[in-house]
Amino acid sequence: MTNSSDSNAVRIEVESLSTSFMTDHGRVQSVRDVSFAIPSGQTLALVGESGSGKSVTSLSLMGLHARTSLPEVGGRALFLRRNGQRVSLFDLPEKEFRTLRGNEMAMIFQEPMTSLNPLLTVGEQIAEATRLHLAYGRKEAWAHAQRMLDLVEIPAAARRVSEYPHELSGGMRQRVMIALAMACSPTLLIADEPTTALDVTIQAQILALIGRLQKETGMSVLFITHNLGVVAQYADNVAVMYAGKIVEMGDVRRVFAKPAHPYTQALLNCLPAMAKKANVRDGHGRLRLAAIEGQVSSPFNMPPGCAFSPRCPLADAQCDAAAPESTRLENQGGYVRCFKAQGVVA
Ligand SMILES: Nc1ncnc2c1ncn2[C@@H]1O[C@H](COP(=O)(O)OP(=O)(O)OP(=O)(O)O)[C@@H](O)[C@H]1O
Repeated sequence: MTNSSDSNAVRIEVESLSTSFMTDHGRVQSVRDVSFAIPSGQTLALVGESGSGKSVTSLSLMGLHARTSLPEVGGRALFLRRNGQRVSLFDLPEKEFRTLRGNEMAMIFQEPMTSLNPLLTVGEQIAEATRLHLAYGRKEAWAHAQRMLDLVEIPAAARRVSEYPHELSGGMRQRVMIALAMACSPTLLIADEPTTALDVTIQAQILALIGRLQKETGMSVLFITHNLGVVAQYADNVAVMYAGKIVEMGDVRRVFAKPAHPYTQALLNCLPAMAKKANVRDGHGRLRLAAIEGQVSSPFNMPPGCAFSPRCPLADAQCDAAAPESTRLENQGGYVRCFKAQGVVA
């Protein structure tokens, strides 16, 4: 049994996660063979274009898929509990999974209004969570709610605790959702595009807040974003998803300095800083941001080989014929799924 206070302990280890749903056109495989691990106190960023399977991955780990689309989740997710016990999430009885959720594992979403209850004050919502999970009494729970609002730097917390979500700005609502998620001191926080709906200054404040809370508590973070720009600053490792699979994973600095997969290279070329470095300009002398040509294949019409091959500048007959396995990168850590990548271990 591993001790959860061990700072090198792996908080969550995901092996070959696959998730499919039933749709009007038949069963669709949204996530395939996804594997990663997040050590205690570290952040893994999951990046990729819209529809690549980032949210499905996180909702699968939280056991939060709507039953209506008959989700089927395969593979394994081993979670290290606070008490040092390692549990297999998908094998847990629903009642035990529910105890973990909101307590040791918490999630924040892009749009707080979809997860906050408009009929309860923010204080009541946070207090309810701690009464349920930590068995706090009424008074203790209310005091804790106020403390949590202070912790997420909401000004005039003593007054705000009695306000309803609609009385707060978007940035303040996102802080409330973080307070709610942090109320039971989770050891794993899943943040699914937590700042996308906010303006740039507020985005930076919210990301800094999550970073501060992570330092103070030692929690692990799975940070989902389509914006590679914020990843460099906030994540230790990055996993790049394309069409339901992780196509490249590794240390953030290595991935930014030496992206091995042509898709990662294309994503990085879309960043303004990268465009500056490449110094490609249009006819008016303005920097030209690269855009990745073509579209992601429909999950109903996946090419037989590598899913990226129809858009890949390096693709040849081998890439069209077979899907590459995830292969370890030599001397630099990390993994890539590409026949053409440099430096893979044979
Ligand atoms: N409940 C569902 N039923 C059927 N298909 C689904 C369901 N949820 C997700 N999908 C499909 O799974 C694929 C992956 O979706 P997902 O939401 O994980 O993408 P994403 O990378 O998070 O995109 P975004 O950045 O837009 O949130 C998409 O093709 C989506 O339409």
